[in-house]
Amino acid sequence: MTLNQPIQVPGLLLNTWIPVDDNVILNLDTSRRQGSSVCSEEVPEIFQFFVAGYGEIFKTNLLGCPSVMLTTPEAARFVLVTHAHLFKPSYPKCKEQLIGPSALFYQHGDHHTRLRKLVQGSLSLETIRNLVSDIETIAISALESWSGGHIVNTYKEMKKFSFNIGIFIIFGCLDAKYAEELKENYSILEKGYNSFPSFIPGTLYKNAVLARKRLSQTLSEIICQRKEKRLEEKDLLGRLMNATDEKGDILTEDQISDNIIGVFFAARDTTASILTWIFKYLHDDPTLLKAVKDEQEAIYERNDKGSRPLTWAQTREMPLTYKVIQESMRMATIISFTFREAVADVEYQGYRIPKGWKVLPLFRSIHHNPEFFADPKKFNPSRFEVAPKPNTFLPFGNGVHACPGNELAKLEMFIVVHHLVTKFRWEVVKSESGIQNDPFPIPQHGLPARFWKKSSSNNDN
Ligand code: HEM
Repeated sequence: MTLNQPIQVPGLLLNTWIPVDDNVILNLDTSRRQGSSVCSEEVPEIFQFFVAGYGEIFKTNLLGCPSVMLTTPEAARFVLVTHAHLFKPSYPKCKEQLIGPSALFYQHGDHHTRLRKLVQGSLSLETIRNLVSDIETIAISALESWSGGHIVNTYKEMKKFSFNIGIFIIFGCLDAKYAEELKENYSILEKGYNSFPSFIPGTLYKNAVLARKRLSQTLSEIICQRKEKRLEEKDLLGRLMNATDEKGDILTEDQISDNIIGVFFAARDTTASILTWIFKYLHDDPTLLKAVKDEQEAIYERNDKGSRPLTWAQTREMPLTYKVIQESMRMATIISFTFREAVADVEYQGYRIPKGWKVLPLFRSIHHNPEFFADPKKFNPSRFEVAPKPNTFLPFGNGVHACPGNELAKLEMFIVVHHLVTKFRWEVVKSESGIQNDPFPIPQHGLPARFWKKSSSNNDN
C-alpha cells in the first residue's frame, strides 16, 4: 500500500488520495450492522481517528466502492448545497428495493424537486402548527401506556409513538385494522433491512421482501377506499394521490407506496432514537432536569395545571428544552453521514472526484470537532446560546435533500418532553454508558426504564 504518493492525472497535478486499508473499512462497516455494539466513545473516535490520520478529505473503499470522506463544513456544503446537482443520492440496491425505488430520498434533479414539494406540503410549519393537540393526544396516550412501574424499553416504545405520528401525518384517521397490518409488516421489513440480501425462504431479507409486498397490498386497499369514497384529504396520502405533473399525469400506486414507506423509514427510528437520548441525557443530569422541569411547569401552570392543551405558541417558548434537543442531536448524531455519488467528474479544492465515486459528508466528524464545539464529548446545552457557525450543525442535513420532517420531529420532542417532566416520574433501570447500533446509535439496551404518573396533588417530585 502506498501512502502519500502524489498521483498524476492528465492535465492536473492533484493532492494525494490516501488509501485506507481494508481493516479500517471493515471496522466502519461493522459498527453500522444491526445488533453490533460499540462503546459510547467509539463511534466518534472512529471518525476522529480518520480525520487525525488522513486529513479533512480522504479516499477509502467501502464494500468495493471507491469513496471520498469529507469532514469539513465547507466540503459538506459543496456537496449538499452549492454543487448538489453534481451528486446524486446513492444507496445499496438491496435496501432501495425494500423501501421502494421511487421514495423521495433516492431521487435527483427535477423529479426530486416536484416530489419534494408534495411531501414538504404535509410537513410544513403551516400544516403542523394545526396538529399540536393531535400530537399531544398521541404523546399522552403513549406515556400513560408505560406508566405503572413496569420496565419498558424506551426506544421500542418511542418507535411505536413515532410510527403512530407517521400514520397520523400520512393518513389522518386510519382504520385500526389497516394500522395494525402496517405496523406488523413494517416491523418484519425493518428486521430484514440490515440483513444479508438473500432470497432463500425463511431468511430475514426474504421475509422483509414479502412483508414489503403485503405493505403495498394494504396501501393499495386504503387508496382504493379513498377513491371510492371520493375523499380529498390534505394529508400526505391525499397530496400524493391528487398530484399531477405538467403533462397532467398522476403518480402510480407504486410511486405512492414507495413514498409512504419512505416517510415511515425516514421518520420513525430517527425521531425515536433522539427522544431516547433526550430521556437519557436528562436522567443523567438532575440539575439540568430540574431546570427543564421549571421551564415546563411554568407552562403547565399557565394551562391550569395541564387542563388546557399546549398551544403552538407555547411550543415556541421553550428555550432551555430547545437547547437540550439541539445538544442531544449534536452529541448523538444519529445520522453519522450521508451517501452521494458523483454524476460527473468533479474538482474540489484541487482534488478530482471521478464520476461514479461515492462521496460521504461525515456529520459526526463535524459535530465532534473541538474547533466548532469546544469539549465536544461533554453534554452542554448552553453551548447553543450562541448559534453554531454556518454548516457546522447538520442534524437534519443540508441543501436539496435536507430533512423536510425537521419541524415535525422537533414538535414531537417538545410535546413529549413537556408531558414527561410535568406529569411523570421515571427511573432508568441500570443506567449504562455506551451506544448500541440498531442501526441508529441508541443508549444500551434501548434504555430500559420505569415510569409512574404523578398524582395531581403530588406534582413536585
Ligand atoms: C430527529 C429526527 C430526524 C432526523 C435526525 C432526520 C434527519 C434527516 C437527514 C440528515 C436527512 C437528509 C439525508 C441526506 O441528505 O441524505 C433527512 C431526510 C429526510 N427526512 Fe428526516 N430526520 C428526522 C425526522 C424525520 C421525520 C419526522 C420525517 C417525516 C415525517 C422525515 C422525513 C425525511 C424525508 C422524506 C427525507 C428525504 C428528503 C429528500 O431526499 O429530499 N424525517 N432526514
